[in-house]
Amino acid sequence: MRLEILTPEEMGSVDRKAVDAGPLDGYGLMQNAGAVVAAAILERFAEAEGFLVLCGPGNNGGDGYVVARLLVERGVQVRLFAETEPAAGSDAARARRACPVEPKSYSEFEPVERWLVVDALFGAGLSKPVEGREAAIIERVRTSGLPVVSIDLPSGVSGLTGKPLGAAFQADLTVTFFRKKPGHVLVPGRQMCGELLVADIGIAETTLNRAECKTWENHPALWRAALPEIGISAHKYSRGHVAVISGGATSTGAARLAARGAARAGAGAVTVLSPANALSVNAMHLTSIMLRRADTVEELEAFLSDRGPSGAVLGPGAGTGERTRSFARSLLDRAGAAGGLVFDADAITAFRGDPETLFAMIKASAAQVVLTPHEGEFGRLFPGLEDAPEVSKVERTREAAMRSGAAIVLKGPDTVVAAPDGRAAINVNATQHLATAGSGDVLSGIIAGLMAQTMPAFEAACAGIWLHAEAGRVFGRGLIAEDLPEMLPQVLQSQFPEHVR
Ligand SMILES: NC(=O)C1=CN([C@@H]2O[C@H](COP(=O)(O)OP(=O)(O)OC[C@H]3O[C@@H](n4cnc5c(N)ncnc54)[C@H](OP(=O)(O)O)[C@@H]3O)[C@@H](O)[C@H]2O)[C@H](O)CC1
Ligand SMILES: [K+]
Repeated sequence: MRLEILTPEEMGSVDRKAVDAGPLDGYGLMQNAGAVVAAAILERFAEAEGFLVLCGPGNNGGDGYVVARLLVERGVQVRLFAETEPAAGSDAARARRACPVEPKSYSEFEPVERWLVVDALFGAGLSKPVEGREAAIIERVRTSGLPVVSIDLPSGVSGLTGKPLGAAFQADLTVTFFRKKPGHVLVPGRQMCGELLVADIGIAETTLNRAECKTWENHPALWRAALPEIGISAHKYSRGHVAVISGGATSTGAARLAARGAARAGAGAVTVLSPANALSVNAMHLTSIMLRRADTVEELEAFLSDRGPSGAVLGPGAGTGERTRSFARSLLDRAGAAGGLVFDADAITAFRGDPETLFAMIKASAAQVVLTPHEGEFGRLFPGLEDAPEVSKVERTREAAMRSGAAIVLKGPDTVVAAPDGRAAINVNATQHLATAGSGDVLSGIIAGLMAQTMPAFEAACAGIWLHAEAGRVFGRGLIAEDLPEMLPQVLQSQFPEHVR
């Protein structure tokens, strides 16, 4: 599977390496790019009665001239609109000369019913907000309702961030080349692409140095090999033991959701550590999951010494006060070399005034740590890395992982997972039904459940995100958080049959 995601800059360097290696030069790649786009258009939009091709000044426009020529050669009607001549001597200028259709200016653009728009204004080279005449034409196309096929990217969408820079097309189909770019998978770019086709244009696979790739689309192929195997001689503790810290009497549900997630993710034993005032409410709702009192650090540490859990979840419903901070310190201090810790929700917010202390403890700890913030929590822990129009979610998450020493799961419709060593994965199987109370608590339990079975932090986070999203996707409408753990057996058994021996 081709899961690598290349920034526009990385793609440019692959492009140059491909041209250096030959046999295709830049013009040859452009011919192939135009050919795959024209073929995709003719296959998917056979009923279109004509084509309005919009060409920008760079090589994206160059691809557009090739598409226009190939469509004319197929005997269909084509009108072409361009405002700026490509730079003299460029591949785009050569493609422009080879195109038999004389361009009209943008001001002459008129939508035609049952025709299709080919968007070749800007691709990887988008360098500033789309305004003025290009923005006007994008608006005219939008109001016309005509279908749009975008070459490489919907013009106006940044290939790096997936965010629109000024006006941008909403495409029905986007054809990109060789590999996806972050802008195709991060939102809102992902939705603005419409259907996405990744086409081969003759760049050899060997052009890509896979060892240098640090960003992938999250998919089981990325972590399947690291999924825990259950041997026939397994016993409950050898399958991993997860401790989940519960909040007080009126906020215990979150811990139980996390506990259930950990158990369904395969941990052989799960213990909820509860304040004394919440023991009876927890006891009433737990059956296979164990329960133990822990109001104080001493009680927590006694449990850690007695039972040596291999994973823990701190944060869901835990409160943002000193108990949570001191439990975090203790877990980081006492966790054995194989310990996997997930700090979520309140365990993140509890350190908002002093994130550097948390990061220093994480870096000094033998534990593997995963932090699972949503955007609000992320902002509290990583000042200066908040969302901004020209910044990529991948780079923000990567920077946060390096700063903190933990694997970071920055949640959202395009959850990004990053490791301190620079690896990052963008998740794409989420569903809107996951936006429900308690969903994040289950996720933290699933990740801890996988880490407790010795799955490394980055892989466990990627697997946890994917399984959680898949459970939500399969369940669909009407989902509440309690349903997520209960969907995991079906997802695991259908996707990973070899792991249920
Ligand atoms: N292997 C491949 O992926 C191949 C890709 N091809 C195609 O090439 C483009 C990238 O081409 P490039 O020339 O680098 O860039 P663009 O065509 O996207 O745009 C650059 C020109 O557009 C101007 N620009 C950028 N943003 C704006 C804006 N908002 N308003 C007005 N003008 C804008 C930019 O101007 P500068 O001032 O920044 O210089 C340039 O003039 C890639 O996307 C593919 O479609 C190859 O054809 C085949 C191989
Ligand atoms: K485009």
